[in-house]
Amino acid sequence: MQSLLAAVSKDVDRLSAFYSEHILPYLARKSKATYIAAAIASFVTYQVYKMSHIPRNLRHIPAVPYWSYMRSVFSGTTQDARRDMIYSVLSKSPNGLYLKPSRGGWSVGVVGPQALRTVFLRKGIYTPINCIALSLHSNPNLIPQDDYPKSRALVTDKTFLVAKLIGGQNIISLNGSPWKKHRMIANPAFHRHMPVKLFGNLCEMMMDKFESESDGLSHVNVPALMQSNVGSRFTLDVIGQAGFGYDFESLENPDNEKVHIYNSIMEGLKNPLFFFFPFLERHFLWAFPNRRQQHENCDTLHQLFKSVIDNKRRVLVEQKEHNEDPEKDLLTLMLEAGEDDPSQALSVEELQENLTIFFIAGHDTTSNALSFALYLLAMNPDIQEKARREVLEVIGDGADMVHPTETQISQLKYIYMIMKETLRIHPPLQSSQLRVTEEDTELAGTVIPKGARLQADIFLAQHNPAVWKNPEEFRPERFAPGGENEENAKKGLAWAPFGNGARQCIGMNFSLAEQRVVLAMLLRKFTWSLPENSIHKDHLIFAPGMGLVNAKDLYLSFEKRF
Ligand code: HEM
Repeated sequence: MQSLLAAVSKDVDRLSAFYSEHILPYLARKSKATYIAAAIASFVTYQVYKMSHIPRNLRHIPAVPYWSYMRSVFSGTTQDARRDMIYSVLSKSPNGLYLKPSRGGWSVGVVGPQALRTVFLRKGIYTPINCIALSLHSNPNLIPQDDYPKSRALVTDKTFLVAKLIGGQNIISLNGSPWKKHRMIANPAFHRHMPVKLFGNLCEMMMDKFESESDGLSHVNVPALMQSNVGSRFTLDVIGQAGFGYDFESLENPDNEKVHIYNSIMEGLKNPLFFFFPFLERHFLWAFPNRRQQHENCDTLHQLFKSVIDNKRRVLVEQKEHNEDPEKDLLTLMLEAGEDDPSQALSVEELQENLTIFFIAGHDTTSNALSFALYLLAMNPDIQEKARREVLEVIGDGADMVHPTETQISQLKYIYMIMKETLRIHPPLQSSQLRVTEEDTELAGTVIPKGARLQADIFLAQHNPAVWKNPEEFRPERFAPGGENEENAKKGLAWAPFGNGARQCIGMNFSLAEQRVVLAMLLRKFTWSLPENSIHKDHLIFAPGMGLVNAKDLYLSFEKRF
């Protein structure tokens, strides 16, 4: 993350250097170029002003102070540090709505449980002020639209890195019936037996690598197992093999070019400069060589996915020739869509975009979740021991390597509670994708004008002291039957690490099964703790950046049980 901070400050330095080297001299010379430089300067100033300025129709919603918020972002502090600032604003907002600076403007942060449920569920409990919305919904000939569809502004304009990477024709970006088509095609791959054998095999391989790459494990401090290193390589190989029938070989080969390319793009996406001021990327990309390189890396990654698709087509033809009929993985389902009904076929562009989505959504989220669980178990040895007892009861003890079965992982009830509590305290995605209102609406008693952007604040909702008792305390029992979580469900939506409603994470069960296998295998083989000198002694410290959160330099000390 140091490199991200360095990149941001390099970009800011570059901008100010550019201003003083090119713009100021021109201003002094009063030539034709003077006017161009002045125009650029005014344009940049105007854009920043526009972004800091709260639109008139949103001013009734309490807002975080723009400059303090931005100072906090650019000084490298994390969401944790901004939490107090936001909760102080939320104290003036009984329904848990507030305004925050967001990509290229302001958006409404949704924290309150009632409002959160409304935003995620297709038909909310709010009343559309404009009755056109109601009449549309009651007309059976019209396809029901999401009340809060995803904002497409950022995924369709490919001058932005995020749009270039993700695109607008895929399961995560589309709305309405085009989205439904993609979801229906992918659904069967996630609603059947989970590939626990594959999880077990790769987890064993990961543990071997973990040992060999860290010179043995006894009392050795090693980088957080799951994060950005071996764990991320493990989850990447899982999604490659389970989803696409393709081996990225990232466990085998850590210096894999694909992994480097991917990491460089992810670093680019976390850069707050381009996140908050997208006009820089649209109009001044030429001034940021690092960013241009990330755009080029995106093209390389897409080429890789095209070759994965071509390879799969070849394999499918061969299988047909040999009358083989193996279980269809996600990519096979996407390639075969439309065989009976051509209107359901996916274009090459759609295929490649979906592959990118599953590649991104399918691995770092899970490896970070596992990393956070390992940290919380290191901090709470009694809970770790209780979890281990459950594993040993279900799978048995011994020095041999055992891969849990699907039935066994379904019996790991306490581990399941630990995972849910981990995802409450440290949701890998701190907020949802942006939504946009298509009509004037009322959300939990607040008027939201047409065109406003909203974002479910998953992290804040799951730490809301008005909803959760001692929210910073790690207590898996909250998720026991009849526990606090069930009580909270009566208030609305209080736990949503995977979102909710029709757009809920399609990979939720896949990820939860994967996490259960890994935790069970690790608990059986190791005990672990936080090293004496850890920076995370009081609480987990996050690396700065937008979107997907990573713990900063997290090391854990593992010891073999046998
Ligand atoms: C701990 C792991 C994971 C977390 C915390 C997570 C979180 C989320 C969240 C919060 C959303 C909803 C976003 C929104 O509504 O704005 C989402 C959607 C999605 N996730 Fe996950 N995810 C995880 C794992 C996975 C995996 C393993 C896959 C695929 C293999 C996946 C694929 C997707 C897809 C395709 C969507 C979009 C679904 C749609 O719009 O229909 N995710 N995820």
